[in-house]
Amino acid sequence: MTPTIWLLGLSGSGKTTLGSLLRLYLDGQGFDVEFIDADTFCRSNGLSAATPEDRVRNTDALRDYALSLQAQGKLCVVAAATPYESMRQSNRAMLPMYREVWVRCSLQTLVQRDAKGLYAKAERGDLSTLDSVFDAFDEPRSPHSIIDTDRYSLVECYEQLRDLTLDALAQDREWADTGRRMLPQASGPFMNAAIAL
Ligand SMILES: Nc1ncnc2c1ncn2[C@@H]1O[C@H](COP(=O)(O)OS(=O)(=O)O)[C@@H](OP(=O)(O)O)[C@H]1O
Ligand SMILES: Nc1ncnc2c1ncn2[C@@H]1O[C@H](COP(=O)(O)OP(=O)(O)O)[C@@H](O)[C@H]1O
Repeated sequence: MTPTIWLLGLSGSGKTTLGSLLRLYLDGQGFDVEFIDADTFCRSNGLSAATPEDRVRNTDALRDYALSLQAQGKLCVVAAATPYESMRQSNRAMLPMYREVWVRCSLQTLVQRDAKGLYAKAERGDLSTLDSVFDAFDEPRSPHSIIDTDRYSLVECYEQLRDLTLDALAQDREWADTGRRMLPQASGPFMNAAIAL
């Protein structure tokens, strides 16, 4: 079973940038990797993200999609705000080898960066939904990792993400090896009983 690397955080924190770089790296290493960006996923499936209910539905759909790709043996990298802790709990319960990465950035830096102009729009009163400005963003309670994009350079953040992904892949391999070692030998009473079934 391959891991799913789930990048969550506020708009503009760096999920898409870091997720795209990770995808490029994994692709170059020969992994069968799929990058799912919530923004693109919602647009191409005609999903709006106007209400909290919409966002729960969108995250459910993203998780289902990641699960279906994982079942095909793909390594999924997901970038989605995932603002509520309940969404993350569902991820933990339903996605095998789920690795939650909080792409953390202060609101002050987000307002300075404002690559999409969303924070300026909110300030002008031209936008009425924005996590941590108008809408709730629950502080992640138990992420596997945190990447502080307002503290480290883009290259450093990318390296942190790459390394934690390689750790997750190593754990996956360890699990596979241990699992194989623990499999019954193709003889003996256990195997005979299994064959008889
Ligand atoms: N309330 C609120 N706060 C912040 N951003 C918002 C919001 N509603 C919609 N958007 C925009 O929709 C993009 C996808 O949102 P999400 O990543 O949260 O996905 S989801 O629709 O909730 O599943 C999201 O993409 P990113 O900017 O990449 O985070 C935003 O551009
Ligand atoms: N350390 C960093 N890590 C990631 N992105 C950074 C960093 N420093 C600056 N940025 C910039 O912040 C912006 C993040 O945008 P984006 O990746 O679209 O965020 P999100 O997908 O979370 O909305 C990009 O313009 C990126 O170049």
